[in-house]
Amino acid sequence: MSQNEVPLLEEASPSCTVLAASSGNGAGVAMQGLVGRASEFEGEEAVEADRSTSGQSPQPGQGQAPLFRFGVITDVQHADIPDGASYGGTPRYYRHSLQVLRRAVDSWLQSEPPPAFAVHFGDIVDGYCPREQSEVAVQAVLAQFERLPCRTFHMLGNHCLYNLPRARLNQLLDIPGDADGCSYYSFQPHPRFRFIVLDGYDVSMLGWPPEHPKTALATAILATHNPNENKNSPETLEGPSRRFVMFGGGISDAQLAWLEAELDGAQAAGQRCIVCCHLPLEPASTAPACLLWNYDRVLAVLRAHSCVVATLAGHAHRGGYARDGAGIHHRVLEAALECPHGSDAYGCVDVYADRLVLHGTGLMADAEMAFSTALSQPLSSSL
Ligand SMILES: Nc1ccn([C@@H]2O[C@H](COP(=O)(O)OP(=O)(O)OC[C@H](O)CO)[C@@H](O)[C@H]2O)c(=O)n1
Repeated sequence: MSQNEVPLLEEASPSCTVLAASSGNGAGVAMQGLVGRASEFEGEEAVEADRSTSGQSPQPGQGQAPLFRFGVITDVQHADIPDGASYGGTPRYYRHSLQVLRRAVDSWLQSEPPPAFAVHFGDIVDGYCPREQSEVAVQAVLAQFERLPCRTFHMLGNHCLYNLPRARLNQLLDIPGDADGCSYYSFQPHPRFRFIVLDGYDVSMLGWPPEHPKTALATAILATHNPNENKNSPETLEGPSRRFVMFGGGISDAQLAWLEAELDGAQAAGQRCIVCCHLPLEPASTAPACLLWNYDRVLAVLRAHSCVVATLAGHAHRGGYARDGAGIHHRVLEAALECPHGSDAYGCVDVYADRLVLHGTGLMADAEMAFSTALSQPLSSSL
């Protein structure tokens, strides 16, 4: 077993491994198409937004045990500080979010079947957490996940990067990043399913040293697309162009090539893929300011692979859902941080051969996301 392969499940998934990405050292970093070509991002593709999801007729999976179950929660964004609010005035409950997680773990511990793993979709700590208390805040969150007998998979969010260095985050969150500090990887919890975790802040003004080529590239992208003095502000930007804010980020050409190779591998192995990213990927599923900078390029790659069944994201705090023209489900999950005292937002996803069923608790809405069991040709690779 290589250092990038970590066993996850002994019985249920003999082939379960965690595979880290391997990319370059950051020199000559590339991200095609985002500097100096603003106009190409203005055309939004038509997508089918369907909150009722697609499973209307009696389904083969119903009444059967799932192949496996996993727990989901996002944007715990914990800090040991009094309640506050977002920039736009939405209340945020920095201490209570830890209680939401505690109740999530309690419920997963009682769940039958038990979750094979849990996923936190990023922003483990809030940017208002005093820097010197950041590790304590992260450890408090991790202590809850450590009550589970299974592994938790993490990804980086903007608030993680406000508080702690990339390398330290990768260490604390057990993210198998590459030598450059990138944080994308995949894992296979079942022989028929591959999870691909993207690093949405691969190209970003957050988390890289000022002299890093990725900082330079991100600075150029924002200079090209966001005329505001405060680069965190999407003011004056319209539609999907609102995504060009400093609290967003994008995926380098190297990560995109890795994603393509992962999907090729999954397709060849007859596996279904679920793509996870802190930043949402589908415009119809979220507020435009929350989108990944180069979501369009990522979607083109996903839609060219019929093995992709769903994307799951956090960051927007409000839940969202859309099914695109290629049949991929896109679910943005509700944040633990914005649950008023005593309320919850977490869930568990049952995975069947032909569907994902999200059982939400509290503010996290249920979802049923059906897909064909046949690995067909993609509907289109250029939607
Ligand atoms: N118009 C804005 C919006 C935000 N900011 C500043 O940007 C930083 C990040 O914002 P924040 O809302 O905390 O980011 P989250 O990841 O928690 O949430 C993402 C979506 O906004 C959820 O809807 C922060 O410093 C804000 O003050 C800004 O300057 N101008």
